[in-house]
Amino acid sequence: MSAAAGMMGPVTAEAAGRTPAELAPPVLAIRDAALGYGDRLLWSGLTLDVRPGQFVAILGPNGSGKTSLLRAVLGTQALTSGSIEILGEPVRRGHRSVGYVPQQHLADRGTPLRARDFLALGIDGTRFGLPLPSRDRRRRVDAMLDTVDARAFGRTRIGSLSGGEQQRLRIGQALIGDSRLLLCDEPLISLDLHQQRAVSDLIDASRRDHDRAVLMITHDVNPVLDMVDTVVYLANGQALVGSVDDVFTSEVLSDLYGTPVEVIRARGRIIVVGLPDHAHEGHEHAPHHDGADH
Ligand SMILES: Nc1ncnc2c1ncn2[C@@H]1O[C@H](COP(=O)(O)OP(=O)(O)OP(=O)(O)O)[C@@H](O)[C@H]1O
Repeated sequence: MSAAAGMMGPVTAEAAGRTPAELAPPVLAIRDAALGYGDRLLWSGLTLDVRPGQFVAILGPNGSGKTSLLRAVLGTQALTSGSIEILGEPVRRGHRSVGYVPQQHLADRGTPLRARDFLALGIDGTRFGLPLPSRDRRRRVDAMLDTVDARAFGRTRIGSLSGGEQQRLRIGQALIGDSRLLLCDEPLISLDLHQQRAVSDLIDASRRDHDRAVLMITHDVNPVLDMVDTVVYLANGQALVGSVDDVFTSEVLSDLYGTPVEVIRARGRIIVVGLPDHAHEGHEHAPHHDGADH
């Protein structure tokens, strides 16, 4: 199979022998999409269906257009060509069925918002119409504080919380609404291993228990290997779509990068060796012979 030949196309639920729930119409349908800025094309040829409960990992080197893809799905960035539909409607900004966990950045230390008020913004903060009655609202916030293990700091100002604590709240804010599609931009970055596990388990539970579809940009596929249905790999102007086994082969990645790349599987992990210098971001990679990581 050739990466240059384009792509493995949308992985259909039927082909993967999925359950009836997963045979539902796609939450997200991307058709022959391309995205660039001015004369610079970041990627093209992206066609993807994402159904309820499916988990899609977006990978690729720095600057390959991963965040731009999420922005296109959020409706804040226009495609150069192609189309995106969410629940059968053309994408638009502020869709209430879309939850978003932005790239991690620490809240200002002086931010006066308390953790529980930050979570509550996910319920009605950006919505029109009547807010939920305050008792229901309080109940939902309490339940989400428990889910993200944040009850102990519910009344603390978010600016004085650690990066990991803030990240759990960000995910709680995205999960507390009724979203059908969750977009996460590197939610595991700068978290310790224990927190990485906790955050990925939370996201996994939300798709299993609530049939949410998840699109996650991740720096390394390994922490989410057991959740991923589909990989979108952006590199060299191309958009490769397939299962982990389809995409992570020496042949496919060598073809994509136009240079020999070796994919090694060791102790259940995927290690990519020989990536071009500019493309190291996005993978666990083997150490140099001098022992240093490249
Ligand atoms: N609004 C914009 N106008 C022009 N160029 C942009 C704009 N937004 C992003 N870019 C450029 O497009 C390229 C892709 O950016 P993007 O943030 O989508 O990449 P990425 O794959 O998410 O990168 P990283 O892994 O570093 O987060 C970058 O070179 C970036 O500078």
